[in-house]
Amino acid sequence: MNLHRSADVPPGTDALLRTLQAWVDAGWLRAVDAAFAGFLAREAPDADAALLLAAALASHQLGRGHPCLVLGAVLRDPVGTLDLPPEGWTAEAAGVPSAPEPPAALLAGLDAAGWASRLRHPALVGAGEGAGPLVLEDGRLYLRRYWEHERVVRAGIAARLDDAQGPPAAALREVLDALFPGDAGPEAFDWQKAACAVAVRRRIGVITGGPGTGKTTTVVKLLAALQHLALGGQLAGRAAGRPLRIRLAAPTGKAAARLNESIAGAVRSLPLQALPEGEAVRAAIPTQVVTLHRLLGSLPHSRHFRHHAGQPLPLDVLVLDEASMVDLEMMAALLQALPPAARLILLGDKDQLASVEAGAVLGALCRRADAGHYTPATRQALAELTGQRLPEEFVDPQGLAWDQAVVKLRRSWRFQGDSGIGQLAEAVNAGRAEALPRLARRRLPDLAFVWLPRDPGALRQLALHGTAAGASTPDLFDGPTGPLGHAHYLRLLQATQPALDASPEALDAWARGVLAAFGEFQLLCAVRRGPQGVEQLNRQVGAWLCEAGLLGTAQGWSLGRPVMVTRNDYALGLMNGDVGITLATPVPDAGGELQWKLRVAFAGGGANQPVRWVLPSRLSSVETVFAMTVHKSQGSEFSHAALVLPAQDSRVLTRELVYTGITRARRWFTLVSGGDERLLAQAVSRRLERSGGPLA
Ligand SMILES: Nc1ncnc2c1ncn2[C@@H]1O[C@H](COP(=O)(O)OP(=O)(O)OP(=O)(O)O)[C@@H](O)[C@H]1O
Repeated sequence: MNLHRSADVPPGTDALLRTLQAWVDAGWLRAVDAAFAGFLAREAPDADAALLLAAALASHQLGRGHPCLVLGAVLRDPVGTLDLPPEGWTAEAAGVPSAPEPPAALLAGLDAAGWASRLRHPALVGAGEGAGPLVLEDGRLYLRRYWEHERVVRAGIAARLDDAQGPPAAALREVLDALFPGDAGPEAFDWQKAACAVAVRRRIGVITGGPGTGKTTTVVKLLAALQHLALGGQLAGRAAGRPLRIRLAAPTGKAAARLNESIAGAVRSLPLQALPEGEAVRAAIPTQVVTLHRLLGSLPHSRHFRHHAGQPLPLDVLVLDEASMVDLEMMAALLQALPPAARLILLGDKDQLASVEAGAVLGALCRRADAGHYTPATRQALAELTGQRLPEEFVDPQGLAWDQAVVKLRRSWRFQGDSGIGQLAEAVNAGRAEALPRLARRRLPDLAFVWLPRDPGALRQLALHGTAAGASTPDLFDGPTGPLGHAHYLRLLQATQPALDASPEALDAWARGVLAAFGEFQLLCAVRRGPQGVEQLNRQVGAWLCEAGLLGTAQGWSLGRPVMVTRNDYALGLMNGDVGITLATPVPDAGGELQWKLRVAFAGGGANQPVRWVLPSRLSSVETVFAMTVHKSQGSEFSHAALVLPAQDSRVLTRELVYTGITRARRWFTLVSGGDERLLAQAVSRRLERSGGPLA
């Protein structure tokens, strides 16, 4: 079947629906994608087959994290844009006799204008506001809901960009000088101070930066500046003495817990001596971080939240950390629930992988952040407010309104110049593939490389003990406290198990210790399937730990099995991505004798929250997590992270993926490659493509 036809030939709707079903049978499309096209065909029997195909493909793209179908991109490169046939697909593995006719064959001969003209249908496709299930705008086909989300996000951001209501310049200058007492020198430009100035003046501010660039430190100073101005009556429309209601949120429980840890320290060390009511300011900065779902008030079995435009959030300032993980739908829900006068501060690393769900909002906002694009007016304002001269290369008279609200922090305070992790992350992020073999050869103390074809035994050693003795770099890590592997938390589990009559507090302390030890090390996988995929690696590591006598069984529940929740469970209060460890608690048997019974321990939300103990049988959606995908690791950090790349190159191996994997490591990073140096170079050269986006 080919959809290219002269305008008077009737469209082959039935044939198309049969083809879509064949794609579903082959595992190319989700059943929902084909069902959507089928539904439209029933609703509008006169719909063109080219429309039904576009609808199914728009739904398919949504499933892959793209909020719309870009017609031109699909026609230019159907296989790459749609991943159809999926990379590595074989009829044999899919259990079908042969490959169905691919989208490329159906689309041959169509051009974007011709396709767009065949998408016109009064009941099904609108050009903007309306009721049809699809929207076509600038050659992009959206499912209406996602078009709405983009509109809400775009409008919500635009409404907050205005800086006319900013606080008086003199008051702002004074507080910024107090919060940034060090004189960086006439040549140096302190981006942290600039970020505070930029974000105080508007109701939206975006602070992006790599690991350890001071996002938390900066946002705490920003909050201090805001509270100081609020208490002093310097914020428009607010009486003096009334502190702002500030809330802190993150997209996942893991990310919230991490910010919880770092924010308290940053608040404690705020330099407030120079402010007359410094301690009142400190006391008015919260340190409790909640998940975005909890903040918005998720309603069980519903996409809706307790807070929305009609029931806005009771707050004046919201800080959202790890904003790169927030998808379009969630960002739209948040912007709708935010009172118009409230400020939104987004923190995140724009270079990380975006949310797997559709729509990378932070990435879109920060697309131009590397080069700044600040207007001369912004430069002037920065000079007045911070006493610093913005270097010429960041000035652009054509800068867009939202460029002015974004600041990229450029200096890592965690990784000093000689840090291997810092250098590797920077080289990968800049796409400097040629620098990687040099870094591998330099034997930096925090970096190790394992090439599996040369050293197949190294993975076992690494997974268990954290080092890969016998690998191409024999003396992998120096220092008395080297990187750990999974054997560490299992030994600690055994060594610190309390007595049968232990108190609940002692059991909680045991669980906290084991959970913390587990967080010392994580294997990260780029792919799910294949010998270096997360599924196989989990089985393999389980088997190795059994052999080593550290785990009872490699399959099913046993003491020490780490699991990750894969679906939100509101009844249990567990969220997708939460990690627990199978431990045991004493339970009386029929005769009243205490016996150990397996329970999975999950860290309670905050530092002092009690551990949650859950019966394994109540956990319906969990998977073993000796290894996790890089996607799932976002928002988490580990003392030692080991990224395992497969033997074969694939489209999913991108610069963003490798960078995200590296930046999960705090102290040690090991790169394990099933292939050779070339594979790594290819991955680093490949960029992640996202279509559409709220600011496209
Ligand atoms: N201007 C600075 N001068 C000195 N040290 C700093 C400065 N900014 C940040 N730091 C230190 O660098 C470390 C990392 O800072 P911070 O936690 O704020 O970074 P981050 O970007 O939030 O990190 P993460 O990647 O964990 O999100 C902290 O120990 C902090 O005290």
